[in-house]
Amino acid sequence: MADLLIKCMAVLTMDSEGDIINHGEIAVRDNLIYHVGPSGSTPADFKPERVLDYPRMVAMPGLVNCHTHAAMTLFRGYADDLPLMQWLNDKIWPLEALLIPEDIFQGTLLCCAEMIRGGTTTLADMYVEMDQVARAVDEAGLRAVLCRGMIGAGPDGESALAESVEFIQKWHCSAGGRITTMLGPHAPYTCPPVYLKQVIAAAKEMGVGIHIHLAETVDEVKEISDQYGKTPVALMEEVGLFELPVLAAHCVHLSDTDIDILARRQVGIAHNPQSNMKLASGVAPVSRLLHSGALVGLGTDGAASNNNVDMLEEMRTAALLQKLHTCDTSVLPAYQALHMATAGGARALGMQEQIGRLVSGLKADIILLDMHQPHLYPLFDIYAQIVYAAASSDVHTVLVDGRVVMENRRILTLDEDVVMAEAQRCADALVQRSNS
Ligand SMILES: N[C@@H](CCSC[C@H]1O[C@@H](n2cnc3c(=O)[nH]cnc32)[C@H](O)[C@@H]1O)C(=O)O
Ligand SMILES: [Zn+2]
Repeated sequence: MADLLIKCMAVLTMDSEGDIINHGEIAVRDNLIYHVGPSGSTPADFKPERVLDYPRMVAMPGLVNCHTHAAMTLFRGYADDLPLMQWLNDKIWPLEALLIPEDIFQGTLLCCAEMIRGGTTTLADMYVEMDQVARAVDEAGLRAVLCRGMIGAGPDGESALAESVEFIQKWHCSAGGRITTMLGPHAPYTCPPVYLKQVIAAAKEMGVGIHIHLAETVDEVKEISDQYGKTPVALMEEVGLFELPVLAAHCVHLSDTDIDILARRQVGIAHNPQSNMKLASGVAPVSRLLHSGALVGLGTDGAASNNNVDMLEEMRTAALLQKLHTCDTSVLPAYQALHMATAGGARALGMQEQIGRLVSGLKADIILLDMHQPHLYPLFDIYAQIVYAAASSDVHTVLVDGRVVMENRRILTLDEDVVMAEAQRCADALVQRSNS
């Protein structure tokens, strides 16, 4: 890949709060960040083949979406305003049973297009037909941590695990390293301890982590407590799940002991405020988790419970919701919210040495935000401006793994018109199948 130099108004490295480089530049060599510093500081032997000279833009790390079901963009607006178990049992799962591989591929491509437009460069996805998801992610040029979601209770548990193992063998560290994999037991209420123990053994053998939904609703906590006499988090601790790197989505309903366990075990937590609000699941104790030293990243969850995958919006929601919920304006200030969507998310995925910050040696996953717009003037505090005022449509240019995947709001890896038309076609045919 060509050596590239990005020159901009400011670089937010997200390495620390004070690390804003005004009139900064980033040298990109192959898929890595070669140098970051003030204008003119790049070593003279670096001869870029291209210079992206954008004096009105801010460069920052690509956003990390820690919990998605990408292909669920196909269900956007199909079933709204229902509680979680009713939404899953009556609407989503019956429709998912009719999905064909082509639907998953097209739905994921649609999601990838939306993500690129919104500045997301990495997603942690749990779904089915993961070969299709991986193909789509590869084609879009994004980075992803993928797992096949497994429902362990019932007849399909064994085959789901076998499929997962096959998927990991085929795709782990593929697409030039952009795709890695995990095992994805869906949740404590769909995966009993005996099944989780099998999953844990397989994960240890293959050297991969676990992605799970955890402590999402009051109903889940009640069901698990009635059945096992402990909280979902305590049950996972007892089963041995946290001996592995774990990415736990939601973590809304937690006891003080649960918070201690999650922090001590350095579990990656994917906070999904909009999904939690829309499904009326509750408010995750994010500021308490962060205080305890827990690793919290941000996610959108699927587009059927959000209903978009807009990480800038999610960031703002996260900050506002914590303030409202705790009646404390000081919690989750702008920098911390932005950190959760970048470096913090990378840490939650165990990828802090690869992505999430703009420092030399890390992967060149970089976004440029166009600050020259009425809603972004005047400029006092860049973090506050991005978290509280910016929109995903301000994302101008996106690099993933050193490759420009969007420039001047044109996606270079996908034909968006075709992607949208195919998604509509698949969604229409799917709903037709469900009605016949
Ligand atoms: N149903 C799949 C396995 C799970 S994939 C991930 C699952 O999570 C579901 N899902 C999406 N959002 C949520 C959520 O917020 N909580 C729990 N499950 C969810 C989603 O619909 C999908 O079924 C099978 O056939 O084997
Ligand atoms: Zn989910």
